[in-house]
Amino acid sequence: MITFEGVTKRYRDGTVAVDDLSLEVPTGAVTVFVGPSGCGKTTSLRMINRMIDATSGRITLDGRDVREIDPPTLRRGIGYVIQQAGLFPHRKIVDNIATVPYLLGWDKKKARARAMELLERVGLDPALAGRYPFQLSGGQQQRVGVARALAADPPVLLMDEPFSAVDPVVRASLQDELLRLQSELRKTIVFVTHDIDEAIKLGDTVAVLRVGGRLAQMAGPATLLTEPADDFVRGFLGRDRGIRRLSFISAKEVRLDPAPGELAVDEDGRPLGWRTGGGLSSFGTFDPEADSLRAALDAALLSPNGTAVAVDGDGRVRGVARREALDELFGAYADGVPERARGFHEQPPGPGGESPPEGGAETGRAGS
Ligand SMILES: Nc1ncnc2c1ncn2[C@@H]1O[C@H](COP(=O)(O)OP(=O)(O)OP(=O)(O)O)[C@@H](O)[C@H]1O
Repeated sequence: MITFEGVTKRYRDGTVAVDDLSLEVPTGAVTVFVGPSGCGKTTSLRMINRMIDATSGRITLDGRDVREIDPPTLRRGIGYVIQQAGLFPHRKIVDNIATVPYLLGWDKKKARARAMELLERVGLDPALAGRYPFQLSGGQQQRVGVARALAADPPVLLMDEPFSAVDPVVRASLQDELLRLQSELRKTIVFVTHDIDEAIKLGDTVAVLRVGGRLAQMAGPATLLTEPADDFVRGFLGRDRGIRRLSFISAKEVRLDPAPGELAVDEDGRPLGWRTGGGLSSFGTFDPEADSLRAALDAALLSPNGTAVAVDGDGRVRGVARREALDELFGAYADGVPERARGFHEQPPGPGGESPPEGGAETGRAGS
Protein backbone atom coordinates (compact mmCIF):
# COMPACT_ATOMS: atom_id res chain seq x y z
CA MET A 1 0.00 0.00 0.00
CA ILE A 2 1.08 3.58 -0.68
CA THR A 3 -0.01 6.30 1.72
CA PHE A 4 0.09 10.09 1.48
CA GLU A 5 0.10 11.61 4.94
CA GLY A 6 -0.42 15.38 4.96
CA VAL A 7 1.75 15.79 1.86
CA THR A 8 2.45 19.32 0.63
CA LYS A 9 4.59 20.39 -2.31
CA ARG A 10 5.55 24.00 -2.61
CA TYR A 11 7.77 24.82 -5.59
CA ARG A 12 10.61 27.34 -5.28
CA ASP A 13 8.54 30.12 -6.81
CA GLY A 14 5.94 29.67 -4.08
CA THR A 15 3.39 27.67 -6.12
CA VAL A 16 1.59 25.22 -3.88
CA ALA A 17 1.01 22.31 -6.25
CA VAL A 18 -0.19 19.85 -3.61
CA ASP A 19 -1.68 20.93 -0.31
CA ASP A 20 -1.96 18.66 2.71
CA LEU A 21 -2.89 15.60 0.70
CA SER A 22 -3.77 12.47 2.66
CA LEU A 23 -4.95 9.31 0.97
CA GLU A 24 -4.31 5.59 0.66
CA VAL A 25 -3.51 3.73 -2.54
CA PRO A 26 -4.47 0.09 -2.01
CA THR A 27 -2.21 -2.74 -3.13
CA GLY A 28 -3.14 -4.64 -6.28
CA ALA A 29 -5.74 -2.15 -7.50
CA VAL A 30 -5.94 0.82 -9.86
CA THR A 31 -6.15 4.22 -8.18
CA VAL A 32 -6.76 7.13 -10.54
CA PHE A 33 -5.83 10.74 -9.80
CA VAL A 34 -8.13 12.93 -11.85
CA GLY A 35 -8.79 16.64 -11.94
CA PRO A 36 -8.45 19.77 -14.04
CA SER A 37 -5.17 20.99 -15.49
CA GLY A 38 -2.75 22.22 -12.85
CA CYS A 39 -4.43 20.50 -9.89
CA GLY A 40 -1.24 18.70 -8.90
CA LYS A 41 -1.78 15.21 -10.35
CA THR A 42 1.67 14.83 -11.93
CA THR A 43 3.39 16.37 -8.91
CA SER A 44 1.60 13.90 -6.62
CA LEU A 45 2.54 10.96 -8.83
CA ARG A 46 6.20 11.94 -9.09
CA MET A 47 6.53 12.31 -5.36
CA ILE A 48 5.89 8.56 -5.07
CA ASN A 49 9.06 7.62 -6.98
CA ARG A 50 10.91 10.72 -5.73
CA MET A 51 11.33 12.41 -9.05
CA ILE A 52 9.99 15.25 -6.91
CA ASP A 53 10.41 15.41 -3.14
CA ALA A 54 7.58 16.57 -0.91
CA THR A 55 8.07 19.80 1.04
CA SER A 56 6.30 18.38 4.08
CA GLY A 57 4.27 15.36 5.08
CA ARG A 58 5.24 11.83 4.24
CA ILE A 59 4.64 9.19 1.58
CA THR A 60 5.04 5.55 2.54
CA LEU A 61 5.38 2.45 0.41
CA ASP A 62 4.47 -0.72 2.29
CA GLY A 63 5.04 1.14 5.53
CA ARG A 64 8.43 2.71 4.66
CA ASP A 65 8.90 6.41 4.17
CA VAL A 66 10.04 6.76 0.54
CA ARG A 67 12.62 9.35 1.67
CA GLU A 68 14.44 6.56 3.50
CA ILE A 69 14.89 4.61 0.28
CA ASP A 70 17.52 5.81 -2.17
CA PRO A 71 15.89 6.77 -5.47
CA PRO A 72 17.48 4.09 -7.72
CA THR A 73 16.42 1.30 -5.34
CA LEU A 74 12.97 2.82 -4.96
CA ARG A 75 12.50 3.10 -8.75
CA ARG A 76 13.53 -0.50 -9.33
CA GLY A 77 10.24 -1.50 -7.75
CA ILE A 78 8.18 1.13 -9.55
CA GLY A 79 7.41 1.05 -13.28
CA TYR A 80 6.76 4.43 -14.88
CA VAL A 81 4.78 5.13 -18.05
CA ILE A 82 4.40 8.59 -19.53
CA GLN A 83 2.54 10.29 -22.33
CA GLN A 84 3.99 9.53 -25.79
CA ALA A 85 5.81 6.57 -24.26
CA GLY A 86 9.19 8.34 -24.01
CA LEU A 87 11.02 5.55 -25.85
CA PHE A 88 14.70 5.83 -26.71
CA PRO A 89 14.62 6.69 -30.43
CA HIS A 90 17.90 4.99 -31.35
CA ARG A 91 17.18 1.71 -29.62
CA LYS A 92 15.23 -1.13 -31.16
CA ILE A 93 11.89 -1.98 -29.56
CA VAL A 94 13.26 -5.12 -27.94
CA ASP A 95 16.08 -3.13 -26.34
CA ASN A 96 13.74 -0.36 -25.25
CA ILE A 97 11.62 -2.92 -23.39
CA ALA A 98 14.72 -4.53 -21.89
CA THR A 99 16.07 -1.19 -20.58
CA VAL A 100 15.53 -1.92 -16.88
CA PRO A 101 16.64 -5.58 -17.02
CA TYR A 102 19.88 -4.39 -18.70
CA LEU A 103 20.32 -1.80 -15.91
CA LEU A 104 19.78 -4.56 -13.38
CA GLY A 105 22.58 -6.54 -14.98
CA TRP A 106 20.53 -9.36 -16.50
CA ASP A 107 22.37 -11.15 -19.26
CA LYS A 108 21.37 -9.99 -22.70
CA LYS A 109 19.67 -13.24 -23.72
CA LYS A 110 17.46 -13.37 -20.64
CA ALA A 111 16.58 -9.67 -20.90
CA ARG A 112 15.64 -10.02 -24.56
CA ALA A 113 13.58 -13.16 -23.89
CA ARG A 114 11.69 -11.22 -21.22
CA ALA A 115 11.17 -8.33 -23.66
CA MET A 116 9.77 -10.69 -26.31
CA GLU A 117 7.38 -12.21 -23.77
CA LEU A 118 6.14 -8.75 -22.79
CA LEU A 119 5.75 -7.65 -26.38
CA GLU A 120 3.18 -10.39 -26.84
CA ARG A 121 1.62 -9.74 -23.48
CA VAL A 122 0.76 -6.15 -24.42
CA GLY A 123 -0.77 -7.35 -27.69
CA LEU A 124 2.02 -6.53 -30.13
CA ASP A 125 3.36 -8.65 -32.97
CA PRO A 126 6.81 -10.04 -32.02
CA ALA A 127 7.93 -9.05 -35.52
CA LEU A 128 8.01 -5.43 -34.27
CA ALA A 129 10.90 -6.24 -31.92
CA GLY A 130 13.56 -5.26 -34.46
CA ARG A 131 12.01 -1.93 -35.40
CA TYR A 132 12.81 1.51 -34.07
CA PRO A 133 10.19 3.61 -32.26
CA PHE A 134 9.59 5.94 -35.24
CA GLN A 135 8.50 2.88 -37.24
CA LEU A 136 5.57 2.25 -34.86
CA SER A 137 2.18 3.96 -34.56
CA GLY A 138 1.43 6.11 -31.51
CA GLY A 139 -0.73 3.35 -30.01
CA GLN A 140 1.96 0.73 -30.59
CA GLN A 141 4.54 2.98 -28.96
CA GLN A 142 2.32 3.35 -25.89
CA ARG A 143 2.03 -0.44 -25.63
CA VAL A 144 5.82 -0.65 -25.78
CA GLY A 145 5.94 1.97 -23.01
CA VAL A 146 3.72 -0.25 -20.85
CA ALA A 147 5.82 -3.33 -21.68
CA ARG A 148 9.00 -1.45 -20.75
CA ALA A 149 7.52 -0.41 -17.40
CA LEU A 150 6.59 -4.03 -16.66
CA ALA A 151 9.93 -5.53 -17.72
CA ALA A 152 11.41 -6.07 -14.26
CA ASP A 153 8.01 -7.06 -12.86
CA PRO A 154 7.72 -4.14 -10.42
CA PRO A 155 4.85 -4.37 -7.93
CA VAL A 156 3.93 -0.71 -8.51
CA LEU A 157 3.17 1.06 -11.78
CA LEU A 158 2.86 4.84 -12.12
CA MET A 159 1.11 5.97 -15.30
CA ASP A 160 1.01 9.67 -16.18
CA GLU A 161 -1.58 10.41 -18.88
CA PRO A 162 -0.24 7.40 -20.79
CA PHE A 163 -2.99 7.29 -23.39
CA SER A 164 -3.81 10.93 -23.98
CA ALA A 165 -1.76 11.43 -27.14
CA VAL A 166 -3.64 8.87 -29.24
CA ASP A 167 -7.00 9.01 -30.99
CA PRO A 168 -10.15 7.91 -29.12
CA VAL A 169 -10.42 4.48 -30.79
CA VAL A 170 -6.81 3.54 -30.06
CA ARG A 171 -7.18 5.01 -26.62
CA ALA A 172 -10.19 2.79 -25.85
CA SER A 173 -8.29 -0.30 -26.96
CA LEU A 174 -5.26 0.65 -24.83
CA GLN A 175 -7.57 1.08 -21.86
CA ASP A 176 -9.16 -2.32 -22.50
CA GLU A 177 -5.72 -3.88 -22.81
CA LEU A 178 -4.64 -2.36 -19.51
CA LEU A 179 -7.74 -3.74 -17.75
CA ARG A 180 -7.05 -7.14 -19.23
CA LEU A 181 -3.40 -7.06 -18.17
CA GLN A 182 -4.34 -5.86 -14.71
CA SER A 183 -6.82 -8.71 -14.24
CA GLU A 184 -3.83 -11.05 -14.64
CA LEU A 185 -1.07 -9.03 -12.99
CA ARG A 186 -2.81 -7.26 -10.09
CA LYS A 187 -0.22 -4.48 -9.86
CA THR A 188 -0.61 -1.47 -7.60
CA ILE A 189 -1.30 1.15 -10.26
CA VAL A 190 -1.53 4.91 -9.82
CA PHE A 191 -2.93 6.39 -13.01
CA VAL A 192 -3.10 10.12 -13.75
CA THR A 193 -5.62 11.53 -16.21
CA HIS A 194 -7.67 14.66 -16.72
CA ASP A 195 -10.38 12.58 -18.42
CA ILE A 196 -13.15 11.61 -16.01
CA ASP A 197 -14.49 8.90 -18.33
CA GLU A 198 -11.09 7.25 -18.41
CA ALA A 199 -10.92 7.52 -14.61
CA ILE A 200 -14.33 5.88 -14.20
CA LYS A 201 -13.50 3.13 -16.65
CA LEU A 202 -10.09 2.23 -15.22
CA GLY A 203 -10.23 3.10 -11.55
CA ASP A 204 -11.05 0.76 -8.71
CA THR A 205 -10.75 3.98 -6.72
CA VAL A 206 -10.83 7.51 -8.08
CA ALA A 207 -9.29 10.49 -6.31
CA VAL A 208 -10.70 13.78 -7.63
CA LEU A 209 -8.32 16.69 -7.03
CA ARG A 210 -9.11 20.36 -7.27
CA VAL A 211 -6.69 23.13 -8.26
CA GLY A 212 -4.32 23.81 -5.40
CA GLY A 213 -3.71 20.09 -5.00
CA ARG A 214 -6.51 19.40 -2.55
CA LEU A 215 -8.50 16.21 -2.45
CA ALA A 216 -12.13 16.85 -3.37
CA GLN A 217 -13.35 13.24 -3.10
CA MET A 218 -11.95 9.75 -3.13
CA ALA A 219 -14.33 6.89 -3.83
CA GLY A 220 -15.11 3.98 -6.08
CA PRO A 221 -16.46 5.05 -9.46
CA ALA A 222 -20.02 3.94 -8.77
CA THR A 223 -20.14 5.90 -5.51
CA LEU A 224 -18.64 8.91 -7.22
CA LEU A 225 -21.39 8.86 -9.83
CA THR A 226 -24.10 8.28 -7.23
CA GLU A 227 -22.92 10.56 -4.46
CA PRO A 228 -20.61 13.33 -5.68
CA ALA A 229 -19.32 15.14 -2.60
CA ASP A 230 -20.00 18.68 -3.82
CA ASP A 231 -20.74 20.89 -6.81
CA PHE A 232 -17.13 20.81 -8.00
CA VAL A 233 -17.14 17.00 -8.24
CA ARG A 234 -20.64 17.00 -9.72
CA GLY A 235 -19.57 19.49 -12.36
CA PHE A 236 -16.39 17.59 -13.11
CA LEU A 237 -18.30 14.31 -13.54
CA GLY A 238 -20.45 15.99 -16.16
CA ARG A 239 -23.70 14.79 -17.59
CA ASP A 240 -25.36 11.38 -17.82
CA ARG A 241 -24.37 10.24 -14.36
CA GLY A 242 -27.55 8.15 -14.10
CA ILE A 243 -26.89 6.23 -17.30
CA ARG A 244 -23.17 5.83 -16.60
CA ARG A 245 -23.94 4.34 -13.19
CA LEU A 246 -25.72 1.46 -14.90
CA SER A 247 -22.31 0.21 -16.13
CA PHE A 248 -21.62 -0.94 -12.59
CA ILE A 249 -24.63 -3.22 -12.27
CA SER A 250 -24.44 -6.69 -13.74
CA ALA A 251 -27.13 -7.60 -16.24
CA LYS A 252 -27.17 -11.02 -14.54
CA GLU A 253 -29.88 -9.67 -12.31
CA VAL A 254 -32.26 -8.91 -15.17
CA ARG A 255 -35.34 -11.15 -15.16
CA LEU A 256 -35.57 -13.02 -18.48
CA ASP A 257 -38.72 -14.25 -20.19
CA PRO A 258 -38.77 -16.99 -22.81
CA ALA A 259 -38.20 -15.64 -26.32
CA PRO A 260 -41.57 -15.04 -28.03
CA GLY A 261 -42.45 -16.39 -31.47
CA GLU A 262 -42.01 -12.93 -33.03
CA LEU A 263 -38.27 -13.25 -32.56
CA ALA A 264 -36.85 -15.00 -35.61
CA VAL A 265 -33.76 -17.14 -35.02
CA ASP A 266 -31.47 -19.09 -37.33
CA GLU A 267 -30.88 -22.84 -37.12
CA ASP A 268 -28.27 -22.37 -34.38
CA GLY A 269 -30.61 -20.29 -32.27
CA ARG A 270 -29.00 -16.93 -33.04
CA PRO A 271 -31.38 -13.98 -33.43
CA LEU A 272 -32.25 -12.72 -36.90
CA GLY A 273 -34.75 -9.97 -36.07
CA TRP A 274 -38.26 -9.21 -34.90
CA ARG A 275 -40.95 -10.32 -37.32
CA THR A 276 -42.91 -7.29 -38.43
CA GLY A 277 -45.50 -6.87 -41.20
CA GLY A 278 -43.42 -8.10 -44.10
CA GLY A 279 -39.86 -8.57 -42.88
CA LEU A 280 -37.50 -8.48 -39.97
CA SER A 281 -36.76 -5.41 -37.91
CA SER A 282 -33.66 -4.51 -35.93
CA PHE A 283 -32.89 -5.80 -32.47
CA GLY A 284 -30.27 -5.39 -29.76
CA THR A 285 -28.56 -8.10 -27.75
CA PHE A 286 -26.78 -8.34 -24.43
CA ASP A 287 -25.04 -11.18 -22.62
CA PRO A 288 -26.35 -11.31 -19.04
CA GLU A 289 -23.20 -13.13 -17.89
CA ALA A 290 -20.79 -10.51 -19.20
CA ASP A 291 -22.64 -7.26 -19.71
CA SER A 292 -23.98 -4.46 -17.56
CA LEU A 293 -27.45 -3.09 -17.09
CA ARG A 294 -26.37 -0.21 -19.33
CA ALA A 295 -25.74 -2.68 -22.14
CA ALA A 296 -29.14 -4.30 -21.52
CA LEU A 297 -30.86 -0.91 -21.67
CA ASP A 298 -29.01 -0.07 -24.87
CA ALA A 299 -30.12 -3.39 -26.36
CA ALA A 300 -33.73 -2.60 -25.44
CA LEU A 301 -33.50 0.82 -27.05
CA LEU A 302 -32.24 -0.76 -30.27
CA SER A 303 -35.39 -2.86 -30.62
CA PRO A 304 -38.54 -1.14 -31.86
CA ASN A 305 -40.62 -3.07 -29.30
CA GLY A 306 -38.32 -2.08 -26.41
CA THR A 307 -37.39 -5.68 -25.66
CA ALA A 308 -33.73 -6.65 -25.32
CA VAL A 309 -32.57 -10.05 -26.57
CA ALA A 310 -30.40 -11.96 -24.09
CA VAL A 311 -27.74 -14.14 -25.70
CA ASP A 312 -25.03 -16.45 -24.44
CA GLY A 313 -21.33 -16.11 -25.19
CA ASP A 314 -21.88 -17.73 -28.60
CA GLY A 315 -24.63 -15.30 -29.54
CA ARG A 316 -27.47 -17.84 -29.08
CA VAL A 317 -30.77 -16.60 -27.69
CA ARG A 318 -31.29 -17.29 -23.96
CA GLY A 319 -34.46 -15.28 -23.53
CA VAL A 320 -35.64 -11.70 -23.63
CA ALA A 321 -35.68 -8.83 -21.17
CA ARG A 322 -38.81 -6.73 -21.37
CA ARG A 323 -38.77 -3.09 -20.37
CA GLU A 324 -40.71 -3.88 -17.16
CA ALA A 325 -37.89 -6.22 -16.07
CA LEU A 326 -35.31 -3.49 -16.68
CA ASP A 327 -37.47 -0.89 -14.94
CA GLU A 328 -37.64 -3.09 -11.83
CA LEU A 329 -33.86 -2.98 -11.55
CA PHE A 330 -33.63 0.75 -12.26
CA GLY A 331 -36.01 1.20 -9.31
CA ALA A 332 -34.00 -1.14 -7.09
CA TYR A 333 -30.81 0.86 -7.68
CA ALA A 334 -32.29 4.33 -7.65
CA ASP A 335 -30.65 5.12 -4.30
CA GLY A 336 -27.22 3.81 -5.05
CA VAL A 337 -25.09 1.34 -6.87
CA PRO A 338 -22.98 -1.36 -5.31
CA GLU A 339 -19.25 -0.89 -5.80
CA ARG A 340 -17.13 -3.09 -7.98
CA ALA A 341 -16.17 -4.84 -4.76
CA ARG A 342 -19.61 -6.37 -4.87
CA GLY A 343 -18.47 -8.21 -7.90
CA PHE A 344 -19.12 -6.37 -11.12
CA HIS A 345 -17.45 -3.91 -13.33
CA GLU A 346 -18.01 -4.27 -17.01
CA GLN A 347 -14.93 -5.81 -18.54
CA PRO A 348 -13.76 -5.08 -22.03
CA PRO A 349 -15.00 -7.53 -24.63
CA GLY A 350 -12.75 -10.53 -25.18
CA PRO A 351 -11.09 -11.25 -28.52
CA GLY A 352 -13.75 -11.11 -31.19
CA GLY A 353 -16.30 -9.94 -28.65
CA GLU A 354 -16.90 -6.71 -30.48
CA SER A 355 -18.20 -8.31 -33.63
CA PRO A 356 -21.96 -8.48 -33.79
CA PRO A 357 -23.57 -11.92 -33.94
CA GLU A 358 -24.36 -13.11 -37.41
CA GLY A 359 -27.49 -11.58 -38.82
CA GLY A 360 -26.28 -8.01 -38.49
CA ALA A 361 -27.55 -7.36 -34.99
CA GLU A 362 -26.47 -4.30 -33.18
CA THR A 363 -25.27 -5.46 -29.81
CA GLY A 364 -26.17 -3.61 -26.69
CA ARG A 365 -22.60 -3.64 -25.49
CA ALA A 366 -21.77 -0.30 -24.03
CA GLY A 367 -18.37 0.82 -22.85
CA SER A 368 -18.31 1.82 -19.24
N1 LIG B 1 8.76 23.02 -11.46
C1 LIG B 1 7.73 23.78 -11.15
N2 LIG B 1 7.89 25.01 -10.64
C2 LIG B 1 6.83 25.79 -10.30
N3 LIG B 1 5.56 25.40 -10.44
C3 LIG B 1 5.32 24.19 -10.96
C4 LIG B 1 6.39 23.31 -11.35
N4 LIG B 1 5.84 22.16 -11.83
C5 LIG B 1 4.51 22.32 -11.75
N5 LIG B 1 4.19 23.52 -11.22
C6 LIG B 1 2.86 24.06 -10.95
O1 LIG B 1 2.24 23.22 -10.00
C7 LIG B 1 0.86 23.09 -10.27
C8 LIG B 1 0.54 21.61 -10.42
O2 LIG B 1 1.20 21.11 -11.56
P1 LIG B 1 1.06 19.59 -12.03
O3 LIG B 1 1.87 19.40 -13.27
O4 LIG B 1 1.33 18.70 -10.88
O5 LIG B 1 -0.50 19.56 -12.37
P2 LIG B 1 -1.35 18.51 -13.24
O6 LIG B 1 -2.62 18.36 -12.49
O7 LIG B 1 -0.56 17.31 -13.50
O8 LIG B 1 -1.61 19.34 -14.56
P3 LIG B 1 -1.85 18.86 -16.10
O9 LIG B 1 -3.10 18.07 -16.13
O10 LIG B 1 -1.99 20.18 -16.82
O11 LIG B 1 -0.63 18.09 -16.50
C9 LIG B 1 0.59 23.91 -11.51
O12 LIG B 1 0.12 25.16 -11.10
C10 LIG B 1 1.94 24.03 -12.16
O13 LIG B 1 2.05 25.22 -12.91
